[in-house]
Amino acid sequence: MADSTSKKLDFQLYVITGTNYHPGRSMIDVIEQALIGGADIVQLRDKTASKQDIRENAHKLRQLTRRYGVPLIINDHIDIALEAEADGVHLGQDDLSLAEARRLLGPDRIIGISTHSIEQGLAAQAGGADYIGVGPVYPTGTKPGRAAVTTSYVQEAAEQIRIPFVAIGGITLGNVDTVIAAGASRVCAVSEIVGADDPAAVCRAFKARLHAAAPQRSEVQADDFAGTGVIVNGVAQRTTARTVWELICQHRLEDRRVVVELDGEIVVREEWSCTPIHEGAAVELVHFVGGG
Ligand SMILES: Cc1ncc(COP(=O)(O)OP(=O)(O)O)c(N)n1
Ligand SMILES: Cc1nc(C(=O)O)sc1CCOP(=O)(O)O
Ligand SMILES: [Mg+2]
Repeated sequence: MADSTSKKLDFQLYVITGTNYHPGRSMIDVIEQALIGGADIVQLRDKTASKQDIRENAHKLRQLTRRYGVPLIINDHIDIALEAEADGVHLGQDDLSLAEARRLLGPDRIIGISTHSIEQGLAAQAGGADYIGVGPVYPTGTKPGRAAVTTSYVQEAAEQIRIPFVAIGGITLGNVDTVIAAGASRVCAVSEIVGADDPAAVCRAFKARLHAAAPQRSEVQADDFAGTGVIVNGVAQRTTARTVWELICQHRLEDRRVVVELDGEIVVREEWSCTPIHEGAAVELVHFVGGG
């Protein structure tokens, strides 16, 4: 079955596969780098591969995303999503209808819908979408020929949409602050992440920007989740952080030199994003002030 907690849709950074952007590197390695950097949700999107190859990649990504406790969404193919036990599907305006997709997938799986105007966004929300894509915010080579909706639609979505919405299309580290300023608290990227030499570093940078804009999101998240009881540097507290990396972000230490000890064991930086925070965890966050 799909992972039971996935419907919480507690994400800030959404990464989509794009194998044409990383010739010579395996899709699984690149996406694992994105997960190490803090990507919160992964979509398998492949518009050119055979259905059999997409199916095989879906199974591989299912194993990988499970290891990181991150939801997996399949673009376009409901049958593959069901077979690979993905958490949901993403559908566009010209794909299968939302109503039919819901009938096939049932109430528990995630359905995301692409929207390109506030009318489409409100319709998807009324139709029972779990999240919507808002884009393309900027022109993008990943979806050539599609007119940009600009940050005006991001602003409208922030004002009127009550389900999670994710800004997508041409989003880079160079413009993400503008997208966030327009009202996005979730962003999605393909080329900027999977085409990077260091996808983990790019994801970390995206997460730092998203967190800086909305730190309260990580501190007070789902209404039904009071947080995990932990002891940080000797102080008992509750945290919504699911991983060491999220805890570091909540303590605003993402740009600092930090050594992390969890239950007496050092956690190396490469493992921060995939090391879960458990109830009763004793965490020491030692950061170095100044040079030398
Ligand atoms: C998160 C997200 N938003 C939008 C899309 C685009 O979906 P669609 O319009 O169906 O186009 P294709 O991706 O199928 O080319 C998406 N995949 N994900
Ligand atoms: C797949 C997709 N859908 C979009 C939409 O607006 O519906 S924009 C897009 C491509 C996003 O890729 P990049 O981050 O490389 O621009
Ligand atoms: Mg589609």
